[in-house]
Amino acid sequence: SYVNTREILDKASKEYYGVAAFNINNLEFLQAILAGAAEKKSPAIIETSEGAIKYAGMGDYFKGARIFVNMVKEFANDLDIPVALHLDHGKDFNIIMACIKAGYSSVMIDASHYDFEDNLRITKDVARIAHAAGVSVEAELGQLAGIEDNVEAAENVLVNVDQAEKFCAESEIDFFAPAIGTSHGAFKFKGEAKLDYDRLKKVKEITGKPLVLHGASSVVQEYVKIAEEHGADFGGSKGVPSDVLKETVKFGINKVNTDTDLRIAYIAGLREYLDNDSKQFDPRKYYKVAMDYTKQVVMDRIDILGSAGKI
Ligand SMILES: O=C(COP(=O)(O)O)NO
Ligand SMILES: [Ca+2]
Ligand code: NA
Ligand SMILES: [Zn+2]
Repeated sequence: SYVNTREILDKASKEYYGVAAFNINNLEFLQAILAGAAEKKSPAIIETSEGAIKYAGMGDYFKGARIFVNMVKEFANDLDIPVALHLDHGKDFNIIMACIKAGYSSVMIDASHYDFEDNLRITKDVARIAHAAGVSVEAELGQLAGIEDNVEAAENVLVNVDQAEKFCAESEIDFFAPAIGTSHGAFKFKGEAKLDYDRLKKVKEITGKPLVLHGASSVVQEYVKIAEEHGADFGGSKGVPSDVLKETVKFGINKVNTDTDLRIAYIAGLREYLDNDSKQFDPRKYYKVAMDYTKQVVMDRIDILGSAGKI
């Protein structure tokens, strides 16, 4: 069934498990994610960036938002697991409004690159409008190094715990993303993967909100290797190890944003297939291994985060 994201995350927060939020840009990733979540009897959060919405709508983001809502609802209505659709890293007010209008379950207003007061003001505005339409809201404090869709952050800015208390109390958001040392993409750490668990524990205690971990992909080396055996160059790639991920769930992370892991599994399967079958030109065939590997990563993430059977 198609549900509000808050429903999935309030339960996860109460029972201290994680639910992956998987990014999609097309039909094939959606099919692989829902197949894996259904097999694991796990809730599923599907999320799209602003770029994905423009991509699907060929520049028309109202159309793109409706395409994703209709695709997800078509599948969700026939599934026994709860499925939500979320706007990831919403920055453009027009796109946030388009998603609310189209029927997204939730939207992220990411104003974390503004100063605290502006972030709080913008977030309160979006929360008021989203809640009037029954849509739940995510917001962020702190910054992840690297590129966030269309905003370049120089280096990591970890969440300030006192600011988090005021932000969550006054903004009326439903779930909250504290930056604790991760970054987006496949090259997250130079050395050891170190996250600020102490800050995370404090934020959980003080806010009591479902929490979101951005930049949470593990960059699974099994698939990096397959991709590299077939021509990819992902040298130096490093993600959040699964034992570190489990620690963050133990300390209160509930929504675990996963984009890069699916991209690597998919390209590994696609490269492997194309190297092995020079005669194939049916996309339903040459995407098959890519979708199987992506489904496998989805199921492995669900096992690591503990959301299997939580429906
Ligand atoms: O935070 C993410 C995804 O992060 P990854 O690049 O680690 O998959 N989306 O908002
Ligand atoms: Ca941000
Ligand atoms: Na998000
Ligand atoms: Zn993110």
